[in-house]
Amino acid sequence: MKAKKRKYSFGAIGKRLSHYLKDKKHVIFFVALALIASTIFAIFAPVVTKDVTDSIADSISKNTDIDFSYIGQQLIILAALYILSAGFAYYATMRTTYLSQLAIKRLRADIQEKLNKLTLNVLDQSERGDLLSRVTNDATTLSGALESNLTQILVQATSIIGIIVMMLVLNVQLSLIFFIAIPLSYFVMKLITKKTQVLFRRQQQELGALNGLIEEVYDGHLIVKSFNHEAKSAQKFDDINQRFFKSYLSSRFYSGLSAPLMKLINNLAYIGICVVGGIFVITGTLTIGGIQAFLIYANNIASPTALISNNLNFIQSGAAAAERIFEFLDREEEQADVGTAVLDVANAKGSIEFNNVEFGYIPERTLFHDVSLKAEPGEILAVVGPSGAGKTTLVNLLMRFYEINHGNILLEGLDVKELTRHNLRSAFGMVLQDTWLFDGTIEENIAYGKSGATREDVIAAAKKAQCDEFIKKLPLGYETRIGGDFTTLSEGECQLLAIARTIIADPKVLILDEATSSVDTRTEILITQAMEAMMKGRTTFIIAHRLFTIKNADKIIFMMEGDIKEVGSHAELMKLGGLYANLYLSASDN
Ligand SMILES: Nc1ncnc2c1ncn2[C@@H]1O[C@H](COP(=O)(O)OP(=O)(O)OP(=O)(O)O)[C@@H](O)[C@H]1O
Repeated sequence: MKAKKRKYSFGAIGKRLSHYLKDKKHVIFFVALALIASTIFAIFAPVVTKDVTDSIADSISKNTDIDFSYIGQQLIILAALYILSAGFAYYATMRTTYLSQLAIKRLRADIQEKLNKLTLNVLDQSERGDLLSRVTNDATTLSGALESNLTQILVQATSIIGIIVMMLVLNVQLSLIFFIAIPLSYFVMKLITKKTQVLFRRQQQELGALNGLIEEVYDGHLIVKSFNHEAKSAQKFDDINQRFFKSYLSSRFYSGLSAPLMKLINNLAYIGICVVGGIFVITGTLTIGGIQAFLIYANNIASPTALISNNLNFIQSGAAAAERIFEFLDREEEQADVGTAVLDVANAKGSIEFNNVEFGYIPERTLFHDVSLKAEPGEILAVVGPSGAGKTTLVNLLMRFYEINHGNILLEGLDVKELTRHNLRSAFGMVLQDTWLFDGTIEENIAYGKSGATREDVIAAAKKAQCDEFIKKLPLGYETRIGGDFTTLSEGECQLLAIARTIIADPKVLILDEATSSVDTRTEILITQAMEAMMKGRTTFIIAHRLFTIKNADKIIFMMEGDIKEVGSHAELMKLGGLYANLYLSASDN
């Protein structure tokens, strides 16, 4: 996998992140003050030790008594300076942690909101694992980078500035020797950063791919096993795992170079100072305390520089993560609801019209050219046709999961575009082939269809959906946990629960995707009865597979290549002797 070049600079990432802390400028201001205060207190400490050393050296050279009371006083000042510096540094660290976690919390909220706003087209075209990796891993990486590493960098950067100022005050010539090291360090760091930026990005990409594969194999573990593809999946996993391992190691190889190189450059500068400083002391241009203080500064500057270069690696992986999150946040969103019409869902009858609808999932390929269709309230419409004919698309458009290009779709005489999606979708109930049940009790799963549903509502819906009987036989009855890791129900039972969940919602229009998988005869009878109870008095679109359902529908809509080819009752279409009649006859023969 080739890593793309960065789209966002550090500055752009910082700017976008700072947007999340717009209302916390005062906290940022106090953090900056605390950092400066902590640095000032810390960098004055060597000045105090300088005075102590000079005082002792003076006494020795003049053969006078050492002034212990002065030294004691200075040592108390020294302790106070260190305590104050540590106190302010602690405050700054705590507040930076607060700020970075707040920014991440807000960013996560944006990510969550974005997930609900993404167009289905974007979701269809995204790899789920990669998407989830952006939401989870990348957010965590960024959070770690911001919290510990950014704080460290801020603390260390301010102390570097402070130390440089103090060095200049102490001795300009010695400072110049030391400062030669700075552009050198900068150059080395820049070289390493350039290399590692790309590597860190690749590392996050490989992690996303790894998660994608784990998710894919976990979701489809039955299929993987049934096709004996375990070995192939394991091989694919090994390949990606190996690539992740390699990209991790190579990013760490380069990033690991930076700290020792910085230290080496610093040590060389340190030697230079010792030599030249020694000459200055001998010639009397610098006191012993002065050179001691200077060496403390030179030593002190080495550790923040190494820390910064170390932390920069984490900041870089944080930047790569931030970039992936921003890419996600910039993806296409559903058009905002602009319509002002309101559907009175409670009193709606369920009439539907498609008028000259044109639609394509991708601009280059129109699927529906000119689809028109009318459903009267309470009618059952069986949508049939070969695979890929556009049956699912028809119901997707009805619920406005995708936007049409031309024409209109009316529900109760109102253009679905003029309604809010929430208002529109509250008129619909869906039972799909893949029954989705969440991790919770049976009662919670049925009650999901109606907010504020009582136990009585749940039992009434379960009775209509023919599932009360089997639920009562379970040791924990309605309290039985299902979904997630607890799924112990049969496929047929899950379908019955999904029907109960739709019945409780009492929708005006039903969309049923008839299951193709076979269940035992008794369950099939139960499902048929439950479906019939559910369809009573509601306009129903069934993507039908069973001849029994199709024959009993009020209207059959025969679709092919994105167009409605025939519409009519079973008897009418048989009489017509067209495409439907052919399909029916060949299916009956089989
Ligand atoms: N999200 C999508 N993005 C792009 N093309 C799509 C998308 N969903 C479906 N299609 C294409 O649109 C066409 C119609 O698909 P649709 O799912 O509506 O058919 P269908 O009649 O329901 O088929 P099946 O009986 O196999 O479920 C197919 O060619 C399909 O490949």
